[in-house]
Amino acid sequence: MEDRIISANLMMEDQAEELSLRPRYLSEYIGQNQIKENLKIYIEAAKMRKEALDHVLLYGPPGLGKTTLANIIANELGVNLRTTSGPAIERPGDLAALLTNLQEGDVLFIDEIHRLHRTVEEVLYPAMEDSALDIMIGKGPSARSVRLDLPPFTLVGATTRAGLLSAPLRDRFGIVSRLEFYTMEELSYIVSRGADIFGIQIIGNAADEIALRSRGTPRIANRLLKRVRDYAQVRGDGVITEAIAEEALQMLQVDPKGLDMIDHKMLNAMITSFRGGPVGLDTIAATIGEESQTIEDVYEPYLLQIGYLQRTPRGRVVTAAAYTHLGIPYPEDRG
Ligand SMILES: Nc1ncnc2c1ncn2[C@@H]1O[C@H](COP(=O)(O)OP(=O)(O)OP(=O)(O)O)[C@@H](O)[C@H]1O
Ligand SMILES: [Mg+2]
Repeated sequence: MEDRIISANLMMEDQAEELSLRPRYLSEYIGQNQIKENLKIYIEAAKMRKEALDHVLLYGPPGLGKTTLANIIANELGVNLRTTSGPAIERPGDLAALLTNLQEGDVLFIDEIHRLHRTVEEVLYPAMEDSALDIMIGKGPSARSVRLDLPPFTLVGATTRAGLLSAPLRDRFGIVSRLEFYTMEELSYIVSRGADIFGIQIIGNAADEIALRSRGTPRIANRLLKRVRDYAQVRGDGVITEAIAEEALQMLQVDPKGLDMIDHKMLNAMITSFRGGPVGLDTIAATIGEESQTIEDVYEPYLLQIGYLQRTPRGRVVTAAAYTHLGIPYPEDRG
């Protein structure tokens, strides 16, 4: 899975470019208009009152811009950003150390917040609610709890799996935003912006060709752009034309809907072995030799989004649209 060109997950090769391509202010952040509009108001209000912004939870599939938004929030507020992640905070003391080092109004960004240890999570509750830290002093019968005041701060949590968040944690976020897949137009704009930053020319409908295959995901759009850029340099004169883009994308085995070999394998297996479903997630996973979790988090969201898969109580079903896309006749008895 890791070397899928259309994997939405962050890969080694993305890291350098993520820095240069990553928008730093709301005005550079394309799409997610509702979220942007809300944040703009909340941020401005917090600045006017000279208060910390309310805690923000960002959730949605990988590569849609959660980390980017966390950085933008700190930039727009004009405060420091401290970044950590759920699994990186091993003990309550680690979190206490992070919290006591914050300055007034700072943003603490916890990525993969659904993976926080329970004991660590409990330290967060009073911190989020009352800007306070409860620490235990001593052991046994003489142990007592002491409350320390923290500077007001903003917690930004990000997760691809909001469903795994405990209710008490979720309830402590005042602003909860779900990131959506991007439209074709937005992705095309992101591709053009990326080309600008790389200093390469992209002409005709080439940006649209790349956008079409990006699975609604900026990270994939940027990655495809880089591969097409390489192709344009070696096979052309560096300019990304529509023809160059098409050839390069074909070579990468990404079809015009952004599906790759693994999507094809999965849909084909469901059609040939299970008459298109319904079929359980674990069965699909076993059939194509992938983990259920990976299918659920990485492959499936986009297929559901474009209406190629449907979730039913009895399992996943391949839709007529997917049959059409694959060029397989839809069984007549399925209506
Ligand atoms: N709205 C946007 N406009 C332009 N580029 C964007 C936007 N959102 C994301 N990107 C680009 O996509 C890349 C991936 O975004 P980001 O790392 O924020 O995703 P993420 O949601 O945090 O993913 P993950 O779940 O894997 O942590 C960024 O480096 C940036 O270049
Ligand atoms: Mg991220």
